[in-house]
Amino acid sequence: MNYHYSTPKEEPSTLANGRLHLKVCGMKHNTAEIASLQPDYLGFIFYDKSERNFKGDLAPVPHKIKKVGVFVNAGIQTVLQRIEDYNLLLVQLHGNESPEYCNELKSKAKQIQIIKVFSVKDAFDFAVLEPYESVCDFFLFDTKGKLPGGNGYAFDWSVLKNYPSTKPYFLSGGIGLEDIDNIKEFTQRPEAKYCHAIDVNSKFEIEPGLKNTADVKAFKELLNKIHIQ
Ligand SMILES: O=C(O)c1ccccc1N[C@@H]1O[C@H](COP(=O)(O)O)[C@@H](O)[C@H]1O
Repeated sequence: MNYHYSTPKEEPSTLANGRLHLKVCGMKHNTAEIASLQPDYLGFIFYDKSERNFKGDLAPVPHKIKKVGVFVNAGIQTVLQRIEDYNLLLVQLHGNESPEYCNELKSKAKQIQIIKVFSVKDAFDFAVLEPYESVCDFFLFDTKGKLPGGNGYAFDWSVLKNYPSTKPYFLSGGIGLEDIDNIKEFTQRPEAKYCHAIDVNSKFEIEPGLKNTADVKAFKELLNKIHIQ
């Protein structure tokens, strides 16, 4: 690596503890059905250019499932309003939000956990993570594509072999049921140590925002069988 990045010394308390968590994102039409499968996180997209943009009333979600709001360069006031409207516990920042933005959000919504998204193509300069170390709780690695998110295809996860941080991260980008063996293989690698959760979205859809319940169920069962070191 040709940059300086001082690895934080503290081990985070949010590591996967032997299993990978599951986040099902882009919920819109069948939230209650997917909630009954008890994923760890359910994600709702608040971005009006997305086909999965969430509006209106939200079906009751058991407290155990953490609700994540996904935003793309939204104003802080808008984010705060959605946190209040939908009792969000985490926000996923999927645009070019700066460390200062994250800091301001943290100071105004102290209980909220922040997931900062980074889009990966063939290579990735991990130095960009450093200013976010102290202002967010998780990183999320998604595939760089035409859209800010929901592009539906994976990046080369071996890029993460240079992961210099101890911050837990979500692995995302076009992950489908057919990737379960790849995930299993990934968990054998040292870079998987800080992988907290697998994030799925468009590969589990019948149409945008309508998830395929049988596929999510099958994926969750297979994911639960993967034990990480
Ligand atoms: O899905 C969307 O429409 C979307 C729009 C704007 C920001 C993020 C969005 N989705 C997020 O993208 C990743 C990867 O999705 P996929 O598996 O490639 O479909 C996921 O975190 C979604 O939350």
